[in-house]
Amino acid sequence: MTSDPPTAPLPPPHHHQQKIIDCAIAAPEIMYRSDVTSEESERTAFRKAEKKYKIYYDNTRKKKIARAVDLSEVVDFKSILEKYNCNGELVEGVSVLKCDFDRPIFCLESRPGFYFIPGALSVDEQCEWIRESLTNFPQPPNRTNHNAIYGPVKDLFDSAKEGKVLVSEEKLLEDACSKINGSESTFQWKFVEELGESCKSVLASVLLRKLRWSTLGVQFDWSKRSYNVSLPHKKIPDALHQLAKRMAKPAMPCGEEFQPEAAIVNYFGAGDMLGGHLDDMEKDWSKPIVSMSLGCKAIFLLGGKSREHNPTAMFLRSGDVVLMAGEARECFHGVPRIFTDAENAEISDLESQFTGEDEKPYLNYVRTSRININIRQVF
Ligand SMILES: O=C(O)CCC(=O)C(=O)O
Ligand SMILES: [Fe+2]
Repeated sequence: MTSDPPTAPLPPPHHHQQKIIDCAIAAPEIMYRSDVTSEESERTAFRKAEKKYKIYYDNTRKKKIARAVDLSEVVDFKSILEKYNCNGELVEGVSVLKCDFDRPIFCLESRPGFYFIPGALSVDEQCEWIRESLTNFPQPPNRTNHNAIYGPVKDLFDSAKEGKVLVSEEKLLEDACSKINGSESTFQWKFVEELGESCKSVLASVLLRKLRWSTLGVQFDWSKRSYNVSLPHKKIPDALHQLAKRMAKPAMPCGEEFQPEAAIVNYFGAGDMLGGHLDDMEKDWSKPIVSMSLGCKAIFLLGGKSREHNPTAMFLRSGDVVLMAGEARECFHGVPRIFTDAENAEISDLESQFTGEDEKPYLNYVRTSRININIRQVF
């Protein structure tokens, strides 16, 4: 990462997510802490594109309405695929990768190492990864943005479903250290059915809405600015491991195998964005980052090796997979916008899967959210 880790006052010590309020009319957003002054950053082509696509609200007396944005320059790989399947035609600057993958993979001629696989995941697979992202992936020892404040938080999704509350209990620490220094108080957080006398509490449903990231496999440690193998962790789940290997294949150097060692799960709510950044903490950039989109449609910006390059904007829909390897790994990228309105979110396939009473919490979540799972080989 080229930027500093996010710092206080907000919880997530993740490599790239920090909520900031940009200006009065802008929605809260997730941004990289910029390594240039705000005046300078306004001037870069990347920042300009972010401003063009991010959500602004016009406030009417009754509700906030997202201001219209010109989407005519956003590359749409879904329609490119439809045309290609129909008559083999491609638009200028886009080519198809010749390989034995079971569906077309598109490349941008100006960005070697970037691959786009529209609709790579079936609706069933998408549902499965959404369920996993909400239930199992945020479970300890995997860390989330909530760790910094609450310590490990167990069963967040179920607790939200059951209307539970996270409360703190003040505990007196009586270890050797505190005996020397006088007893020290600390807080321990746990989910309960109802609010008792506890002085501090937060609804599980609020915490679920504020879930920004979870990390799988080898954990990234901001304080050391590197992956930290000594932090407790589980291996990437087998099914995700297999999927990432299969997806990575078309972007792998000849004869080599992708080793999925870490993954970051990003959770976007309405108005959230991911600022332009590079992922440069992994050792071997010839290996791809495998990035899967779930839930509401988004705009992805793929820039060049500096923020001065004008980025290409493209839609990311639920089920799309993007690979970034080689030169494309040196390119700034980000997500300035997710679409949570019924017309633009394009989640009707998901909605028709999450129909049962017990699936309602997933349906509610997905209607206003996007999840991105990106899988990396670290060493
Ligand atoms: O959300 C996305 O599609 C991109 C995520 C990303 O670039 C990252 O986590 O490094
Ligand atoms: Fe990234």
